[in-house]
Amino acid sequence: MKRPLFSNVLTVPYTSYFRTFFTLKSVTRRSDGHSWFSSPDGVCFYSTPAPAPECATGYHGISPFASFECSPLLHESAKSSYSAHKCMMSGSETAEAAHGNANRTRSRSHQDDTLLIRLLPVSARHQLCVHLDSLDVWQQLATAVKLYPEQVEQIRHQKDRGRSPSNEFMNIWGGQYNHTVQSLFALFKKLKLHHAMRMIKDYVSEDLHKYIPRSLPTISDLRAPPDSNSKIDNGPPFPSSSGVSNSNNNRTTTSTMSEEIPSLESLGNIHISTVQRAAESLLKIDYLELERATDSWCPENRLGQGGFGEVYKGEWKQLDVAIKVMNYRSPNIDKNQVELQQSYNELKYLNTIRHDNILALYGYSINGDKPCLVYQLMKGGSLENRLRAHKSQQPLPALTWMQRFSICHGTAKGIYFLHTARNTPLIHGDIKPANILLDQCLQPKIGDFGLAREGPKSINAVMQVKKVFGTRIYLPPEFRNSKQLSTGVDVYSFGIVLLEVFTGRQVTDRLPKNDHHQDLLHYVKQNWAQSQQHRLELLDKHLPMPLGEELDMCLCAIEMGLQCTALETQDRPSMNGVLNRFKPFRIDF
Ligand SMILES: Nc1ncnc2c1ncn2[C@@H]1O[C@H](COP(=O)(O)OP(=O)(O)OP(=O)(O)O)[C@@H](O)[C@H]1O
Repeated sequence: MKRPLFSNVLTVPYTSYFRTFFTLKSVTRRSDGHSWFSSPDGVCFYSTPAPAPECATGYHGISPFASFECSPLLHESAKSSYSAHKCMMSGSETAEAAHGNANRTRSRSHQDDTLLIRLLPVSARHQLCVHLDSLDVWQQLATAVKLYPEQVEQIRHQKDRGRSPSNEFMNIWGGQYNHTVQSLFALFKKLKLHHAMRMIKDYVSEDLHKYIPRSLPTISDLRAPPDSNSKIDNGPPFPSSSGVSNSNNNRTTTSTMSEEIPSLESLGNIHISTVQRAAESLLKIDYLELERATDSWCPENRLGQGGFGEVYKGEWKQLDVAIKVMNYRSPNIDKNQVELQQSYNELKYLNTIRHDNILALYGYSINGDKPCLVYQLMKGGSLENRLRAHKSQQPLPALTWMQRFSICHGTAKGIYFLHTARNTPLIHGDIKPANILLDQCLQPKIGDFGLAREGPKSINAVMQVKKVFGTRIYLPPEFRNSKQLSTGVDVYSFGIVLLEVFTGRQVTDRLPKNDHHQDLLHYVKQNWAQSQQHRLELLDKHLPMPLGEELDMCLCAIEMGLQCTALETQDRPSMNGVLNRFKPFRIDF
């Protein structure tokens, strides 16, 4: 048989290769008798003049680089599809072994091998797109198959219009070029999109299922492909879990603003490898140890329920810990993704920032039923719960004025650290009493870094973001309405916390029209402006009226609350300003 004309040619048994993996799409016979054809997957094959492909049983040259009979797109996608295929075949399965499997595979799932992407059931395609969109990997997909720039633009345009970029990618790659679900599967494998592989596994040959990793995705599974040097898009964080679900939150007024879930790789201007490094330096804990620590997740050890999972207390290595169990296997894909993204944010930031007033993250576990994050146990619960504890069925004494001041002071120090510790300020984005946790000595620690993100380069600068995130009632107007992000967002939220803590009232946005009495900000402003007597009226009635220096301290806290919640960002103090104002007061309890 005449050998192919190209040096870079792989030869495999024609029958095994095609029957197992591909159905021929087109054949182009050249005048010299050589044939070129491509699989629907875009792999280009080269055939010598005889025998004809239809009846060939011998060896044929297969050249992923033999492209000039195909469009450049097909050529390029051929390269990636071919290398993905080669990668699948490597090691465990040679071409000859594949040959042995050919008939079995063909008879069992021939249908699966050839299903075109455009024929995927609507619901499966929809779910897949939701998943891929949440990862924001359309550019990686487009790059991997080398779409034309105008096609990339077309996808971007659809995205800008609020449409699914992944769907548009599939319209182009799957629609115009007739690619199969199997080639999509190979593409996902190449990009290490293992969950996406799982989502379409029912539409590819069972023999390919072995390429899906059995375990839950690991940190490295979710990272960008090694050859990707794409910088992370500086998109917004995803919505606060507290806004997605308030299952254990007795506040009826909390709501979050968000428009869509951004990319796994878009949580701040940090390359995904940074996240991976953060996770790698963190302790990886065996799931069985956590099971033991919590008496097999005994209900008595359950501390509460957050938006994306339950929190248990446990004793692990003689250490009191709180374990957040992620509902990774929830059928809701969106929620899974948000949850994973939140975990990554926590890994990324909590693992790199050490401060007395920032919650300590000890480690994580991903080798069990569900991913877990392991934190320092905060025996005093959240400030949110503590502020209401005197009203609960098993009441605790109300927090004293000094305790309240000390908690706010510690929280201010934590926020100040976030804003100033690194070259670029870190904005927490969800400062509220539910995210301020207290240890047994009532020392506060800021938790829930799910929405944290890097802000503008300097502490005073403002940056325009695409989407708003956080808990609406704690967000300042310039962020809510004009998407202007700055450290002033945290300052404003902290101001609301101060007002809540010292008035004992909850901020609310569910007010009857024209009823300003319950609007915390309005109520405080009005009273503050009237007289000293009205100012005293503002203080929480559950406690005896403070006297002397303690009274000054309480009034100072309310005054700072009002300054921090100034409508204009530039009128708000920095966290340093807040701390300086608090300095004269001795914390002593
Ligand atoms: N490190 C911890 N120590 C003690 N209790 C904790 C700890 N972390 C969380 N909790 C408690 O577990 C419960 C759930 O916490 P989680 O952070 O999951 O949710 P949340 O912040 O209340 O809500 P969301 O996640 O929706 O913002 C809360 O009641 C919280 O007080």
